[in-house]
Amino acid sequence: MAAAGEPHSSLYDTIVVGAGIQGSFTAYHLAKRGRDTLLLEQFPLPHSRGSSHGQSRIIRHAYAQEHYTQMMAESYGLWEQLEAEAGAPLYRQTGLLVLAANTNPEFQRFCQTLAQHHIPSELFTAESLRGRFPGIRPYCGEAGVSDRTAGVLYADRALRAVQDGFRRCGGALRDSEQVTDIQPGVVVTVTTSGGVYQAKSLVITAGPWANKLLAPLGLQLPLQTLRINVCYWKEKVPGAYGVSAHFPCFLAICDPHHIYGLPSNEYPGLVKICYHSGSPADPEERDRPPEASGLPDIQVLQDFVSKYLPGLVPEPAVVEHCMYTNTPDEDFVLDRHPKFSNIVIGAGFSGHGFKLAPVVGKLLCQLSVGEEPSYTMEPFGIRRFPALPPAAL
Ligand SMILES: Cc1cc2nc3c(=O)[nH]c(=O)nc-3n(C[C@H](O)[C@H](O)[C@H](O)COP(=O)(O)OP(=O)(O)OC[C@H]3O[C@@H](n4cnc5c(N)ncnc54)[C@H](O)[C@@H]3O)c2cc1C
Ligand SMILES: O=C(O)[C@@H]1CCCCN1
Repeated sequence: MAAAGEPHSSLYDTIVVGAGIQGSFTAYHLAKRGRDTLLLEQFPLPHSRGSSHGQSRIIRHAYAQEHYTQMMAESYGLWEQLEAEAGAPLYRQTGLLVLAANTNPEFQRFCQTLAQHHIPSELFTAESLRGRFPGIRPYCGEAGVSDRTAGVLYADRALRAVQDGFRRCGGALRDSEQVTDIQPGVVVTVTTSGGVYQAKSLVITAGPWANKLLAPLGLQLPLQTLRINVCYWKEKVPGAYGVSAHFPCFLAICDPHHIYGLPSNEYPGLVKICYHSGSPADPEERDRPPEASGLPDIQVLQDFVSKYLPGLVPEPAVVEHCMYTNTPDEDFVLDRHPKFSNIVIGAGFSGHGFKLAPVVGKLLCQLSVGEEPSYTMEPFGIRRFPALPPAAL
C-alpha cells in the first residue's frame, strides 16, 4: 500500500468517501466481495463532527412506510452477523412504543405495517398504557402500539465493528484525509489532503458534507443540514425508566415534529429524549448559535417531559450535538450520479438511517458494481426531486 502523500501505484476497484456508518457499511460489503476498496475519512477516527457518533440509536421494524419495514427484515440479520464477527453485543432489545391520538393517520399506518409484516406487537389504550408503563402519563384518547423486536444499537461500538470488519477483509481505511477534488471519468481520480488515488468507481457518503462534494460534480441535492440537540434527562428514582426496568424506546407522534426517547442505559440515571428536528446549521460551524431565534426544541421537550414523564426532572442534564441531513420527503438518496454512472451517492438519511445502514451499504455496493439492487429504488432516486437545476445534468 502507498504511504500517505504518495500516489497509489495500482487502481482501486472502489473508493468510498466518508467513514460514517453508511460509508463504512458500503466499504465492508465491497471488501467482503473481494473488491479492492479504499475508505477515506477527513477527520481522525473516531470523531463526533458528523451523524454517526454517540452511544445509542433506535433499531425497529416499525415504520409508517412499508419499504423500510421490508428492508429492516434483512438489516436485523446483517446486524446479527456483524455482532457475531465482532464478538461483542451491538444491540439490546427493549421494545418500542409508538404513541399518538388513536385517530392519527400516521399511527394507523404504523399499525398496518406491523400487522402486515407479522411483527410481534401489542395495541394499548390510554388506560392499558397507564397500567403497563406507570412512568408514562398518557392523555385521554391516546393510543399506543408496540414493536417488541425494537431496541437500542450501541452506535459507537457498531461503527468501530464495521470498520474493523472492513479491514479484516483486506480493505484500506485512511482517516485524516480530506477529499479536496474528484475528477470523473472511466477511471475516477480522487485528490485528498494526503495523496492522489484512482478507482473504477466512487461512492460518496459524506453525510452533511454531501453537497459540498457534489457541487464541483455539477449536482446539488435538496438537502437541509440541521443541528440536533441530544438531550439527556435525570430520573428522580435512578433506573425507573431504565432498560432493566423494561422501559421501552418510544416515538411520540407530535405536531409538527416527533419526540423520541431511549431508556436509561449508557449514562446511568439519564434518559435520552430528543426532538426530531433542529436548527439549520453548516457542519463546519455546527455549534455557532443560530442568528435568528432558533427552534424552541428544548422548550418543547421540557413541556413534553413535565406533562408526560413525571418521574424525570424537566430540565436537560446533559446536551450533546449531532447532525441530520434531511431530504424534503425524509426518504434517503441512493442513486448513481445522473451524468457519471460510476459515481454512486448515498445521502439525506434524515435522522433515521443508522438501523438501515447494513442494507444501505449493500445497495450502494450493488449500484457501484453494476448489479441490480435487491430492493425497489423508486423512493430513493435523485429524479424524484423536481427542482434540480437542469444545467447540472
Ligand atoms: C441525534 C440523532 C439521533 C438519531 N437517531 C437515530 C436512531 O435512533 N435510529 C436510526 O436508525 N438513525 C438515527 N439517526 C440517524 C443516523 O445516525 C444517520 O442517518 C447516520 O449516522 C448517517 O450516517 P452517514 O454515514 O450518512 O453520515 P456521517 O456519519 O456524517 O458520515 C459522513 C462522513 O463523511 C466524512 N466526510 C465528509 N466530507 C468528506 C471529505 N471531503 N473527505 C473525507 N471524508 C469526508 C465526514 O467526516 C463523516 O465522517 C440519528 C441521528 C442523529 C443526529
Ligand atoms: O430512526 C429512529 O428510529 C429515530 C426515530 C425518531 C427520530 C430519530 N430517529
